[in-house]
Amino acid sequence: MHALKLHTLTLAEQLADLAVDALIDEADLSPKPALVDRRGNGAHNDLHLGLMHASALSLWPAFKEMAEAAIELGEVGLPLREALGRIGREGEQAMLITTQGVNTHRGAIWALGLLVAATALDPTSRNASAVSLRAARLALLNDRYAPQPLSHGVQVAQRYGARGAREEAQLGFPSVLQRGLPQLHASRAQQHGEQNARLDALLAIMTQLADTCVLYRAGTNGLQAMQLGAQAVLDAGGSASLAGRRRLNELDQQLLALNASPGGAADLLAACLFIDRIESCDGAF
Ligand SMILES: CC(C)(COP(=O)(O)OP(=O)(O)OC[C@H]1O[C@@H](n2cnc3c(N)ncnc32)[C@H](O[C@H]2O[C@H](COP(=O)(O)OP(=O)(O)OP(=O)(O)O)[C@@H](O)[C@H]2O)[C@@H]1O)[C@@H](O)C(=O)NCCC(=O)NCCS
Ligand SMILES: Nc1ncnc2[nH]cnc12
Repeated sequence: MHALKLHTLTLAEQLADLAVDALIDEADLSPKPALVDRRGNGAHNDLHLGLMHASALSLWPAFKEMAEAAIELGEVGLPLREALGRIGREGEQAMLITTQGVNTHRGAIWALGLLVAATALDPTSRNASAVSLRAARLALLNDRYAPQPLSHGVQVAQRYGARGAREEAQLGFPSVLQRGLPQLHASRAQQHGEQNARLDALLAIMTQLADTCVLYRAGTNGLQAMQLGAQAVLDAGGSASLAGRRRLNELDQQLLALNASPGGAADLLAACLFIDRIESCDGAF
């Protein structure tokens, strides 16, 4: 008889699995306002759900390598920050090859990459605030090899003073810790169902976020529509209520009319789902 050979996943492989799962769960969640989901392409003409899935899967090796770098280097410091920058840029290239040049997950590589590395640094200390504090300390370090492209985020920073993804990470992901996660837990506690709880978490993130994707495409009017509209859904009872669903549909229509896609909020929902999983596992991930 042949012995069955089981491959036990390494910590780095488990963390890469969780990061990719979080991206796939975010993409599949429906109905998200103006974002790609199971219903369609939202405000995007170059994206679709299959591409979001393929993009998420293409990032698995990068997340695994980021976790391995954290395990090997063992502490928050410039060597790890610069290793993450290099691996992140390679991950972006893999993503762009998979999507034929469409930016699907740039912000997610940044947020989840930092969180994966922060978890790998000390998997015994995995509550949301400890992990995001380590991620913030990494984000505060200056990667000497980072190119300085005139990204949409940089253009929005020049135009409106919003600092976007970089600042969100440097502050320890306040949109996730103070908005998304508490709402996810509250909606679950009210038995709203997992999909509605996740939608509510996304909306809670949208109520406060300076999403540079929305600002770039639709300016401050778009950002205000996103923030107020998301708050209106939650005030009406959230995604599980009939009144909340009506408001959610209105928000979807309004953002589509403005061509405003909250891609930054979507990435932060993935970060929120990742932290939620990390926190809720007591043994191996
Ligand atoms: C530090 C970086 C995050 C670079 O930041 P920067 O702001 O300079 O660059 P952007 O290219 O604008 O990317 C930032 C992406 O972050 C998401 N985001 C936006 N606002 C926020 C926010 N307030 N908080 C957190 N995250 C936010 C967002 O990603 C999503 O949107 C993407 C689509 O955006 P865009 O390309 O603008 O797309 P479209 O509008 O559709 O384009 P058009 O069709 O109109 O042409 C999508 O990918 C989502 O992911 C922002 O895009 C960091 O990326 C960096 O320095 N990277 C270098 C490598 C590195 O160091 N990596 C570290 C690994 S840990
Ligand atoms: N579901 C989604 N739709 C559009 N852009 C995104 N960026 C990250 N997730 C996204």
